[in-house]
Amino acid sequence: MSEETAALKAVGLGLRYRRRRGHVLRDCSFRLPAGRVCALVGPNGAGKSTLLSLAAGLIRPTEGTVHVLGTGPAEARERFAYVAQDKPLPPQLTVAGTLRLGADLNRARWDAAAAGRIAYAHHAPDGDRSGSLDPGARIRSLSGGQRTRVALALAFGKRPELMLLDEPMADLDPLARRELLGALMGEAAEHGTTIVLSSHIVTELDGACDHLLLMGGGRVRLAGDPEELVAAHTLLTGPARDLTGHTVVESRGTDRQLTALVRPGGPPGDDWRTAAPSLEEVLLAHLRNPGAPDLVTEGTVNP
Ligand SMILES: Nc1ncnc2c1ncn2[C@@H]1O[C@H](COP(=O)(O)OP(=O)(O)OP(=O)(O)O)[C@@H](O)[C@H]1O
Repeated sequence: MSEETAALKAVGLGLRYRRRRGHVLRDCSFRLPAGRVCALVGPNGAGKSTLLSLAAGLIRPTEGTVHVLGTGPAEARERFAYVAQDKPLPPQLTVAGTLRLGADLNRARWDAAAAGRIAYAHHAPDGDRSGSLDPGARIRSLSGGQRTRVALALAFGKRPELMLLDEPMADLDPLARRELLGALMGEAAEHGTTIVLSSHIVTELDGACDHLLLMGGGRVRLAGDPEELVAAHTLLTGPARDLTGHTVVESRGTDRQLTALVRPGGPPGDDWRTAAPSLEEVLLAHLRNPGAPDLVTEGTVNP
């Protein structure tokens, strides 16, 4: 698949559950180019898991479409791996047995070495083997983090073109999180795998991801390259109150002093001190201000 092809594309994607008032997702349009590591962030209930379930073909949209690797989720099934938040695994199988099952189900493309690296290579401090996986251990006896490791090993072993990972880091310790991020980035760089991972730990993703989707209230609020998204914003501080001409994401202050995060519509003028915001500042300002205009880059809905 060429770099230009979208690994994941949504056009006017919407979902509402029959017994629920209002949309869980509405009018989501974005395009994720192949080979990117994409952080899917947003507050609880924003719609991150729903978006990943739609992409994995577990639920069908009520409006719009989602394209996976240039086709529908069902047609692309063999080519992507999806790791759900609750990581369902057969409780009675051993770790080694689970990986054997993964190999049997994916004979054509199973990468035992990649699966083994994720499952068994744990770089804990000397002498501490508590996070290491015993190949003979039953799944039901594993801790949450160890289970995550097995689920991710299955995903890596499948050697997919696209990985959809729903909060893969939530129950991993900080060392294991760092290891996983390293492995994901290595995977993307070496094999051109596209990775979408949802997470609440925004600061840890900064630098690890080259694409970002911020969801809020069932909408895609920000989408694109994180550096470009940050560069589109400026922090203004000054006594002036007139922000005409700028797209204001957030403004706070007193009668005398105002601080605003804006998308500048031109040079800010001498009254303002300007500063570059951090990625976290941009994300938090959008989350605090649901009415702020969305910004979606990367050729929104083109193939
Ligand atoms: N089966 C369902 N029936 C009705 N509503 C649902 C169902 N599944 C999810 N929702 C609702 O959809 C909204 C989005 O949920 P979703 O799990 O996608 O959010 P999320 O961003 O992944 O949240 P979190 O960060 O807490 O995991 C929530 O308001 C949730 O209550």
